[in-house]
Amino acid sequence: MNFYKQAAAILDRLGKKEGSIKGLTLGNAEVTDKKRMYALICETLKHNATLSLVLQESKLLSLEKKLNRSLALLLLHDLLLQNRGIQASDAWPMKQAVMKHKTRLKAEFVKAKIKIGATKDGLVEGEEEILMPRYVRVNLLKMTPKQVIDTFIADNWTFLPAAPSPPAPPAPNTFYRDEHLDFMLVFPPKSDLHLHPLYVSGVLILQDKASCFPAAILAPPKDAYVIDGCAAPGNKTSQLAMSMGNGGKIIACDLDLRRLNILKRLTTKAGCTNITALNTSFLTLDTSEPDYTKVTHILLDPSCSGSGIINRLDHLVDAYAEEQEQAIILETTTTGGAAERAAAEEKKKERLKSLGEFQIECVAKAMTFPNVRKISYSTCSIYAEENEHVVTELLRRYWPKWKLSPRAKVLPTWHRRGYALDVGDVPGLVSTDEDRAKVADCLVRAVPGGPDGDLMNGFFVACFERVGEKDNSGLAPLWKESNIEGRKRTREEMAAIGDDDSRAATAIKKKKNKNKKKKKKKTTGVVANHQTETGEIEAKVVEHEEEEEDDEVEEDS
Ligand SMILES: C[S@@+](CC[C@H](N)C(=O)[O-])C[C@H]1O[C@@H](n2cnc3c(N)ncnc32)[C@H](O)[C@@H]1O
Repeated sequence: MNFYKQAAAILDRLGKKEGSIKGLTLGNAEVTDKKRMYALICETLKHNATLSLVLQESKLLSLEKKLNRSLALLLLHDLLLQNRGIQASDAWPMKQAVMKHKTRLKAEFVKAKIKIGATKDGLVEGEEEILMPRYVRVNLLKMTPKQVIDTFIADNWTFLPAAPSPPAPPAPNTFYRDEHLDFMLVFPPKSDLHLHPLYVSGVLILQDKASCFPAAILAPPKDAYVIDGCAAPGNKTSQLAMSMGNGGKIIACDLDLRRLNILKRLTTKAGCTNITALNTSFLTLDTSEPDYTKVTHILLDPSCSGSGIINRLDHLVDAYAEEQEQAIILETTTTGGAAERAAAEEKKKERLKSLGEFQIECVAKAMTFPNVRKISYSTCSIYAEENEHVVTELLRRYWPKWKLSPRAKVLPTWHRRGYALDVGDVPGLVSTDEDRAKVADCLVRAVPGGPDGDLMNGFFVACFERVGEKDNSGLAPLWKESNIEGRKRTREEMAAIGDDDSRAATAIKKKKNKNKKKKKKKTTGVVANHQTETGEIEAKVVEHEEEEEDDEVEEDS
């Protein structure tokens, strides 16, 4: 396909929020010149305000019916902002359609810049980018935060004694320690640390704050047996290794070999030594395999819409999407735009539905590992369909065997909790607004960007716990863990919905005794087991391969 036509199709998809800029350009197998495509899309979006005004004032779209809005903006970008002009054959009718009006378009460009106060390059001041702090995770496998702080102070940076309130990015050349994650340092927006010796040596990991929440919440103990089910490119995996002090064992599973290779490179650089990478679908793991019966903790960060991810240009994509929508509305009477809009809406709904089903399947699969006790589920999506809906459906299916970890164990000091949405009852557990508020309090959300957001990517985390020894009835509602009244009520409610609670309680008791026996065996066998099981799993491991640098993917995770 012609490069510009392909770019226009990508802009259209961005306008319909069908993906991120990086995903649709750098991560798009159909795009051959990915870097050029990425640059053209980013630059066109950056100049969208000015170019749209040129389009409007010149009436180009009415004069040249064969041009659509996205294609026209891209061609205008190259005509008006690139010395080399439109890179296509002069015989291409779309180029001819624009070039016919070249003089008029150039004059409108000059006027548009003056009218909207754009810079000489056609950029609208202050709209270039959202200023987000640069979050840095100190890799505790290599250094302590104090050592890193001292290094930066010695380098003439000023260390602020506390995070500002309300939260704000630090001023130039200053930094502070994050108030929720003690291994995290917060630097000014645009701090480029890629060449810093501590980054190069794997001490500093450039990881968004919200992306550190799942592993911090799962908090596996040092000797845990962990699966990171959808692991690549691996920042959460390396954080798990860090919190386990390289003890225990982590199986990092991902379907995508290219991304898994990045995981191997990143985790090696980070000094992780307890990770085995597995190029397979988490959904197909055989939970009866002896290795997997040892799994105690699972981190699940499955594919999602990515709607919470912000990068410097996301607000421009939002603005573009809004404009696109307006343009479609304006065309409604003549071109059937309403139908197009409805179809786009329907497509988005379907996409969220199938993502939600996949996400539920992942967590449901995790719950089938016989000895797993804790599962963290996360997305970088802002949509309830991938978050609260998924959690509610899982509770509907698996409560009371599984419950949500209470707020006390899920970043208790983090202010932004889940949404108390009415997405249906969970018989015996959730039926009133009060119940919904309590469920929401167990969940963690981050709202993307600022100033009303949390100055990080949009994110969601829920933590499920197998109902265990403390409340061995298995029936206590999550927020009434030690409340006898609550347990009684729930038993009755469970009877009402037809679940044989005495059978459930007996089964759990039996399991508890079995687990106790197993535990005794394990304490003596851990080291030996590790050696033999490594052989078995490593037979499946994909060989380490040379892979290209991919900082984009690394930083996104
Ligand atoms: C949101 S990304 C994970 C990011 C990762 N947790 C990190 O922090 O670096 C989702 C990943 O799930 C992988 N994936 C999708 N379906 C999968 C499956 N059935 N089994 C394993 N991995 C899968 C994708 O290839 C992708 O790498």
